Amino acid sequence: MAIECISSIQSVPQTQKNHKEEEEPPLVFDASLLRHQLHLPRQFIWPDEEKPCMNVPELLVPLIDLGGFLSGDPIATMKAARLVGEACQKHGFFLVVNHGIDPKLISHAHSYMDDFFEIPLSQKQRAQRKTGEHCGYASSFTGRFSSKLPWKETLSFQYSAEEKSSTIVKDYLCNTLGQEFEQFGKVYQDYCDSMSTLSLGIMELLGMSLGVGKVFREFFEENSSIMRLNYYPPCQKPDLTLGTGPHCDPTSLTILHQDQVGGLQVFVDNEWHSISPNFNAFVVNIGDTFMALSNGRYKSCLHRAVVNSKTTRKSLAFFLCPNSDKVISPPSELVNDLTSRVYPDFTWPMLLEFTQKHYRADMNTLEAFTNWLQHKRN
Ligand SMILES: C=C1C[C@]23C[C@H]1CC[C@H]2[C@]1(C)CCC[C@@](C)(C(=O)O)[C@H]1[C@@H]3C(=O)O
Ligand SMILES: O=C(O)CCC(=O)C(=O)O
Ligand SMILES: [Fe+2]
Repeated sequence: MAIECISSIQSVPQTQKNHKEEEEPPLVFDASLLRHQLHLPRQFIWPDEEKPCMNVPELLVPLIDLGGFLSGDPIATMKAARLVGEACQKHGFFLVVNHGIDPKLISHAHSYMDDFFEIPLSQKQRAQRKTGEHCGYASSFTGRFSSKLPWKETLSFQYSAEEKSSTIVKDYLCNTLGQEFEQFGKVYQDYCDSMSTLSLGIMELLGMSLGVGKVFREFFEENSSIMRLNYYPPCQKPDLTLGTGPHCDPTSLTILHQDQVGGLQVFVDNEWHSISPNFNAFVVNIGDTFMALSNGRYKSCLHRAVVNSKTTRKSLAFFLCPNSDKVISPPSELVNDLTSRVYPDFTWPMLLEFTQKHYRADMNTLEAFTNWLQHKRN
């Protein structure tokens, strides 16, 4: 990423940068060039307390076999629900195998990422993310943040499980990138359909683990989710920057497939741990919205992504989100005299707008959002 238009670098608080109020033009970085420059631009250098440590211990995450559950075996289902619940009581991360997703589809989804991220920047910018919106192409979120820029490019798009929106992903990608991306669009449409199905199964297990049956599965039946392709080019100084900064996902559930390079780190027991790549497994974690739905019983987990100097790393992240009209409010079984309401009612579009226009999602997003809501209501 070469800086094509350098502007004076302002250190601004990590809220969203609003160019309308500021004179400077947005920075543009080209991933194919910056990696060859000797020094990193200051915007990419993270504060000492957030710089990555590379040799972290591996987190031994339970591999939860979904085969029995998906074939309707009641004993295997109870075991899977118990393991999911135990993982969520600990740190909110778990791995699922025998998930029923075609490995060829996973391989295609990974290889098609190269077809997009390796085209010239000017072509990628056909899908340029607009200020305040979450869909589209973003390179290091230049123009959005002024410091602590992540060393990554992303392409994000909306998914809907509603029957009437059954080609929303393919249509968006083809209409935005051109008809030559039709196969590209089909692969990610199929991939998102598979992710939605898997998410509902996991939501069923989460509901069982909390003693509320299928209420969460039904809540997300017609989900309106976000698919994100994360592309982390090699970096000449990987110990000075981050691919994705420390955060809890503001969404409900994340199903992530990482390639074989490695770089996902999770903060558990006051220490960063790595989650080793496993092609046959999806990494699953709950997000802030599910933490609110569970009335705080399960916690969303702090995690980040580090980069390396040798090879590009890719990850596919499906962020399960409820339909826009759903109110985030825990089932009555999870609210009682001992555990009164922890978070106020809200809708996902409200929290999404907060992260896109007012606050850079980190480890305190839900608390900041709650304060922001109360401030607005007073
Ligand atoms: C709703 C979302 C906002 C982010 C993408 C999804 C879920 C994760 C969020 C994010 C990855 C958390 C770290 C900061 C962020 C800006 C990023 O590095 O991409 C976040 C995403 C976003 O706001 O675009
Ligand atoms: O790329 C990864 O491994 C993690 C990315 C992530 O946490 C995210 O996109 O929310
Ligand atoms: Fe994340």
